[in-house]
Amino acid sequence: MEEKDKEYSILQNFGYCIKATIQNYPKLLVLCVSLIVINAAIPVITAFLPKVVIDEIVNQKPLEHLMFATGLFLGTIIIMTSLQKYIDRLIYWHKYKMNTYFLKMVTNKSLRTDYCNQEDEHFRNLQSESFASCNGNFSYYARIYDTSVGFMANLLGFVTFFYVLIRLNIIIVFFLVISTLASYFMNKRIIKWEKVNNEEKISYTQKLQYITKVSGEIKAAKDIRLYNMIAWLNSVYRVNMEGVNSWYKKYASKIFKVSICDCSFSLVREGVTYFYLLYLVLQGTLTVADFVLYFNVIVGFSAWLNSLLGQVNTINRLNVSINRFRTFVEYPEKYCRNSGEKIHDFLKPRTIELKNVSYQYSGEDSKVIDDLSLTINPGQHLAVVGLNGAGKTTLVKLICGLIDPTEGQVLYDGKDLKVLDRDEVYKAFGVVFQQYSILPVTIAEIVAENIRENVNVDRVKKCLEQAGLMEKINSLKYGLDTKYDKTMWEDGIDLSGGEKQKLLLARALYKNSPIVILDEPTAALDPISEQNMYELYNGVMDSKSSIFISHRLASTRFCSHIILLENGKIIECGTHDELLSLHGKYYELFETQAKHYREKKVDEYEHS
Ligand SMILES: Nc1ncnc2c1ncn2[C@@H]1O[C@H](COP(=O)(O)OP(=O)(O)OP(=O)(O)O)[C@@H](O)[C@H]1O
Repeated sequence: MEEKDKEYSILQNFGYCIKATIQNYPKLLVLCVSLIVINAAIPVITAFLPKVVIDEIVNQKPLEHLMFATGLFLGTIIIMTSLQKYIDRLIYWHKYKMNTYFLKMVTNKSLRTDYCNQEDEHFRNLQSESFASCNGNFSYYARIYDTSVGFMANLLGFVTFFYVLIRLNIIIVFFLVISTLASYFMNKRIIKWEKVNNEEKISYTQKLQYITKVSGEIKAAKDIRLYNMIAWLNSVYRVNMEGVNSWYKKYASKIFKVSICDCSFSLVREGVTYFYLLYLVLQGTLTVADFVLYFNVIVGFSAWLNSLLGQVNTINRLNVSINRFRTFVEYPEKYCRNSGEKIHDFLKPRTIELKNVSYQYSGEDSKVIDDLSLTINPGQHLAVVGLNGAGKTTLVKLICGLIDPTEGQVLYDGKDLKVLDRDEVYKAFGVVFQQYSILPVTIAEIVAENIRENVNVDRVKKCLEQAGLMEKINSLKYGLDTKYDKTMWEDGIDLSGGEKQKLLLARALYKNSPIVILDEPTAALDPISEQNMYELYNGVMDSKSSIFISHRLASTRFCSHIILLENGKIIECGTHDELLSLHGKYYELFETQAKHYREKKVDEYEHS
């Protein structure tokens, strides 16, 4: 079931960020508080400076007095502004450190979460949003500090100016608040328009980004050239560029209209207050110095209020983002990790039993595995065959405990996988999947899945030998220390599909687990390598349990037991000969492949 988004309040999330900052970089918090005081103080001092100067002149104070007062004010402003810039700079890179802290949280969650979460689309969306929310100095998490500093400084400034103005006239304060609110809501219409039309902009920019990315990708380079995709890509680029341009044209026109209204509001606001202040001066109730002070305060008051309202909006948006982030990092884990029962002597093959297991992917309508029961005895070599989409890979994921059945049980020596320590269970399996990932590190590190210092070189060599890749590695200048992936390393290498499969086989052998699972291991292998693989089965793998998935039915012959899957059910099982003698589906599939070879042979013979 989809995990609902957390709904922590703004204060709770604010507390969460403060706590994380105190725990990691308390200096950042001190810097933020200092900046709040400075940011609030500078405009207040600036507003009061002209009043002091005018008062000194009007009251004909000695020149030294005037110079001292002005110097003091200006000096304070200069020191504060310099301090402001300096603290700004310090905050900039401390913020980056906090980003790294949050980024580490996201990475750790992504790496350690139960595999089933990674198959959950909601989780994956939260994951990519969370990565984005703390990546870079303009990310949501970086903006929390800027926004909080801005908000608190604005609040301080607002309260100070409010206190000054209330002594002048409450109606003027009311008028200012109303006119600023009107201006604010006018601006909010742009934000609303942007929000409503954002999907349209994103749909253009996503396509543009995709085309930019694909144009430089080595994976796509062959298809682009062989299928003459340049004209097509160009036309898609042009259409979306036109779309995004027209979007920004509409946006600019909205902004222009709102700016005109905004200016009119400002003119009215400042005009009315200006005339009111002038009236008070003419009446003799306001000195010229106070006139200047109040005028500055009135302009500043609207600016504080406007910024405050804008920051409330930003804080609301940040709160949504932090809630999404916290939903991600607090996403429930279902498997027993560290807490489950330990497996003693995990090098020993065990009995694996699937009892009435069904599996349905979340969001899908039908079961991929349907009420399936199966026992794999220690040392048994099982072959799983079936058409595309029959559920073979899903079955493997269930057996290794990467996913849990939606119904039924997977038992490991009679114990439900759910009660066992999942990380211990994983130690029992050496798996080569059809879809794999190879890290851009050295060959030795890939095989040993460990850093270079911890690699057992002799064992790596032996496994590469068994997988049939040692000759190739020996031919490389740096041998086992050759780095994989040309795109990452200038002196790195790329491997062919079959070589990659051999490398992954070597990795599975190095792990020395009691159960080896190979999903389509011969698909990219040449006939000699394929033969080598079967010999491997008769040798190294003989004492291990194994599951072998293949579409080449002849290759399953060396397995002691074969199951044929269809729509997530076992429809036939037995040895190769038993299944052939049944004259059922297996026989039909085998004959279809065998016929092709027989015809090819006759054909070749006739043409020789
Ligand atoms: N993560 C997923 N979410 C939703 N459906 C999935 C997911 N993975 C696989 N499926 C669906 O489950 C079905 C079985 O997939 P599976 O990969 O187990 O088949 P397979 O027998 O290994 O196929 P192939 O021979 O093509 O490798 C397919 O119809 C596939 O579309």
